[in-house]
Amino acid sequence: VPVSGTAAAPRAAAVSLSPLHSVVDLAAERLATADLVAAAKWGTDSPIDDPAREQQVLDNVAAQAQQLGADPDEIRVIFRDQIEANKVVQRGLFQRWTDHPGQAPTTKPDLNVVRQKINQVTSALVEALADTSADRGAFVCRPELALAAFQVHHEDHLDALHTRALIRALPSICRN
Ligand SMILES: O=C(O)C(=O)C[C@]1(C(=O)O)C=C[C@@H](O)C=C1
Repeated sequence: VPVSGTAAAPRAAAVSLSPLHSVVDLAAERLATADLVAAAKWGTDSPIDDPAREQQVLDNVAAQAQQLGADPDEIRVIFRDQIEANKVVQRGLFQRWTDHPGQAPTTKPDLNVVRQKINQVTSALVEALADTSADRGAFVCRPELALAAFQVHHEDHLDALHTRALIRALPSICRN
């Protein structure tokens, strides 16, 4: 006997996103800029490690966190990881281009322009971190973070290098 009234309820169209999806998505977007940074530095005197620029990035995110009512020290720690992850990609690409010069970039982006893009993504990521403060302290933060990383890995078709770097970017996102 058919049961009336059940067919009308639509099924969910898609698997729902992890609450930390925006955070991981922006971390991946920030890592995508590492390809441009590496191309800008390749074959120049500019080293991958730029401690003065790192200090600037960390001071900026701490100031923005304060404005948003987030914990500046916590955001600083998270961005130390974003920067380390960025360097994982840059070092990986330098190694690849050293081993296979044919794969090296043939155009050189302007590092200052690339840094403007990094600033934009960085600022969006601080906002996403401030917005997810409760999620990041939740008991289920780590599984939700893993789910988000899995989703972004697939959506962005991340290669092995960017996946390794994304994993390097995430350990400080959850508070416990
Ligand atoms: O701006 C650069 O030169 C970068 O390489 C990017 C970045 C970052 O992730 O913000 C990473 C490494 C440098 O030491 C400084 C900053």
